[in-house]
Amino acid sequence: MSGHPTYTPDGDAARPAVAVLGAGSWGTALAALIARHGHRTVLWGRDRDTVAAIDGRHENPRYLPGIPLPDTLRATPDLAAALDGCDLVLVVTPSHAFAETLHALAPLRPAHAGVAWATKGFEPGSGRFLHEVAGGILPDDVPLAVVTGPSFAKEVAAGLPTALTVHSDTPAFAQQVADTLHGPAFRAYTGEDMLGAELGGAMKNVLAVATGVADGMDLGLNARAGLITRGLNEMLRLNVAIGGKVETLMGLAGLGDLVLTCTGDLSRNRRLGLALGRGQSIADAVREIGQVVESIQTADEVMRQADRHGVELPITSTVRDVLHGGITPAEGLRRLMAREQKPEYPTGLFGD
Ligand SMILES: NC(=O)C1=CN([C@@H]2O[C@H](COP(=O)(O)OP(=O)(O)OC[C@H]3O[C@@H](n4cnc5c(N)ncnc54)[C@H](OP(=O)(O)O)[C@@H]3O)[C@@H](O)[C@H]2O)C=CC1
Ligand SMILES: O=C(CO)COP(=O)(O)O
Repeated sequence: MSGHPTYTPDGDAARPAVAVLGAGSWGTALAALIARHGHRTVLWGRDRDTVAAIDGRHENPRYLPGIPLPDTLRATPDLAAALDGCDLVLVVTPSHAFAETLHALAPLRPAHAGVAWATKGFEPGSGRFLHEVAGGILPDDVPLAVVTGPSFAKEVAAGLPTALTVHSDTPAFAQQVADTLHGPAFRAYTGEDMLGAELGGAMKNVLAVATGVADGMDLGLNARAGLITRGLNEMLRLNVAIGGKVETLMGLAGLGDLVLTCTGDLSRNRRLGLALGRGQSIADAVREIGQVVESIQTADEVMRQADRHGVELPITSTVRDVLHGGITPAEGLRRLMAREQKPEYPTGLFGD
């Protein structure tokens, strides 16, 4: 990730028109935020009933029931109509649908519109970072940005104070996206480390399962704090190995989101862990949550990255094995507690 492509926003630089793709909880919350800031905002979703309810009744009854959405927010199931005349595209479909969404938007995107995403995770199967996926589908001169940080959709939709961060190789585009999100109840910071920002957003979901499992097993607050701290260390170690910046992971994209999802019961990934720790099956827990739980695929993809870079991640690999390797949470706990005793930082901050 080097060099800074120049980028000068076209269209209405003060209030760019925004197309938000993905009408789940996070896409709806971000679209509502941006519409409240006075931007022409169109939300695209594939489910006609949900889209009709957002456009007509100003509510997303499936994903954000009872939360009033701005009258000015438009919603459509027609992707071409959503993208028509937009100055900025914000993709908020889940990671398993990210490449499909990018392929669909590519021929319809107005030539000057940059593409940002608030999706967290990797491309399932390949383990590619989402900026690599986007860069492989869109022309080289399209500015790209990732929007990430501690932000539960329900709280943003309800107008509660939130801070997140926008990372891009194109600083002017990061600024444009941040300006669009920034407002009276929302602080949007900027950075230039897409690798670190995407890694943090993906890994915190896996670590939230670990703390959820511990809490579901009633292991206590000491265990929770230990897991968060050693989990942060795993994020930092892999981040250094892949070339991300330390400060990105010590900020909103890393520590901030880790604390939120490891401790907040609004987190679907934490709730999956809680259910597993209480003895529920993965299938039942996922059915009950009824929304995207990114950690299930992300755990595999983080370990793929870790293996590629020769980095040991005991907590992450234990979560992966609880989710996919057939070990029970109790076996996972025994495995972590039986690890050899050693200095906290045997080879400096990022030793394992
Ligand atoms: N919710 C949150 O608080 C936050 C979420 N995120 C991230 O945002 C991303 C989206 O999650 P979120 O909105 O919460 O998920 P939800 O479960 O709330 O909604 C998922 C949405 O994605 C849609 N969808 C699923 N597959 C496709 C597809 N192939 N093409 C188009 N749309 C599709 C669903 O449509 P349908 O209803 O038709 O199935 C639904 O509208 C995730 O990566 C998540 O990690 C990031 C920060 C906060
Ligand atoms: O990313 C999130 C908050 O920043 C949402 O977390 P969950 O996907 O675990 O609900």
